[in-house]
Amino acid sequence: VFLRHSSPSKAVLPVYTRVAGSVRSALARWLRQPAIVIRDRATAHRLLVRGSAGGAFSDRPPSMAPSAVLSHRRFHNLTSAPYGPFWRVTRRNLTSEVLHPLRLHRYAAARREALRGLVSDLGRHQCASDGPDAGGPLGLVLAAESIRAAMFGLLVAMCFGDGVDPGLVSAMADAQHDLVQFFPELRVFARLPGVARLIHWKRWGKLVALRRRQEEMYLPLIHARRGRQRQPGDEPPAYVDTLIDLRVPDDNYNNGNRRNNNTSTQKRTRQRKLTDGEMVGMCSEFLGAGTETVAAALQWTMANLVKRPQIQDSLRREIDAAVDSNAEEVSDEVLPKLEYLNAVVMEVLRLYPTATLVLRQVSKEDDVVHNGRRVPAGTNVMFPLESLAKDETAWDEPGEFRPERFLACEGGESVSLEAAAGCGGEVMKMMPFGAGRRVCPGMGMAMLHMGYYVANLVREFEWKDAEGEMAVDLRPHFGFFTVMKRPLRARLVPCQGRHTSLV
Ligand code: HEM
Repeated sequence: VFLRHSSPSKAVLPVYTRVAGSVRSALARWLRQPAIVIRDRATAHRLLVRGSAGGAFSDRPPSMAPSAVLSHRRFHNLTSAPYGPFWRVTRRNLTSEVLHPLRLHRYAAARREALRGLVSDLGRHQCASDGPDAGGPLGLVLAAESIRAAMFGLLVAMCFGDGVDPGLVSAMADAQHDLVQFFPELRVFARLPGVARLIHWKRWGKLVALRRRQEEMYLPLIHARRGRQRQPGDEPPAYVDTLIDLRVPDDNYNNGNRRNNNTSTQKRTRQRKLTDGEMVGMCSEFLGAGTETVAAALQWTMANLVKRPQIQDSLRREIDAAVDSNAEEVSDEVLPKLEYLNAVVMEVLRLYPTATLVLRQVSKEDDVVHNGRRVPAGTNVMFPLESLAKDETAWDEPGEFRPERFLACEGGESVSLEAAAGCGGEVMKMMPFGAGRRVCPGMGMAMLHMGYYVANLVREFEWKDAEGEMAVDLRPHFGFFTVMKRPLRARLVPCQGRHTSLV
């Protein structure tokens, strides 16, 4: 900054330019991290799940996630935590409690409540746009906002329990959305965070204010849960309850003891409770990861069904054949029988992966070999999910939307997402939820939520396209998440004989 803004005399200008140039390029070299990009799924499978890295390829580059930045790299959530004891304990807590596939049925009432809200919201907007003063095209509804609000409300119930005030839920949704929109600007804090805080002090101030807003909303809810008497057979545990009970390794104490080389205490690791900062970071992660991704994937699904009415009709026929016409909803138990629904969801996840990139950083312990050469520690490795999904060695006509490719009865293949998690020894054909030890722990819940809401939304309404400028546009916007460039709008026509006991 000094070199650029001072005004040296003409005599020293050439020397100044050379010095400034070499300082700049030395800085750039130091700041630039070596990086490689992997675009084929066989290499991705080998590096992330088995092969040369032995599945231990488990660290991400220094995170720019708000929790990591704000905690001065003390990592207040699991996405940004380095592979190690804290990550292991917090991840096990999430996967063995709230997200465990066999425990997800406990939140069926919350899912149904969110569905009721969503259907009545869509119905209300559809009626309003049909009204005499509406002025807009007939029945055209901005579905994107209703879907996002419903998903957020559901995740709040799973995180903090029932009964959070609806006004507070909507303020929390706004705050979360503002934070996610702000993610790309946090890139500057990934390296040299101390210096970056001084240079980008306005951004830093905004980030601190956003987190303070979250703390003001989350902490009273957390404290209320802490003070509550829990009874066996109560409502299902909220995520916060599991965090309140959790004990994590106390690294400050344990590392200190190890340094003192005290053999009697070496084996003893002290445990501690989570701090308020960590609790807020983890709740924010749960709400953000569980809402933005699923809401985006639901929009991609409904948008493709709008553009492909035959696929939508086939799906509705499959659902109507499996569900009694008087049933209030397509329930969780019916979903595994709906093969075509599963094929549609899989095709959306393949062709429109909502996470843009999977990132890893080679750590010292990893012995990574790529194309016969060792990859040095510190190298960033990127797996762009969109290119992996279009790998021609895995799929015929990979750019086409064809759910039938997942139907065994149509000569399609049974593709398991579990291969990416390292189970079953199968070939990994797609990895929309990432792969290896850091694979998304919310995969089971995301698949359940997608199946449940797509099935019910197709059963309640016919989803039709608008004309002209308002027509559904399938172009993506690549940001932190890959979302629809223009949020989903569609004409909704209530299905014959429904409308419904849900509303
Ligand atoms: C369609 C929905 C979803 C998609 C496409 C998705 C995708 C991903 C991807 C690609 C990763 C990175 C994995 C890797 O690095 O290998 C990830 C990580 C993560 N996801 Fe998801 N996700 C979804 C839903 C959810 C849900 C519902 C939750 C929980 C409420 C969740 C929580 C997380 C967490 C905590 C991580 C970090 C895991 C770790 O670092 O160990 N996700 N997700």
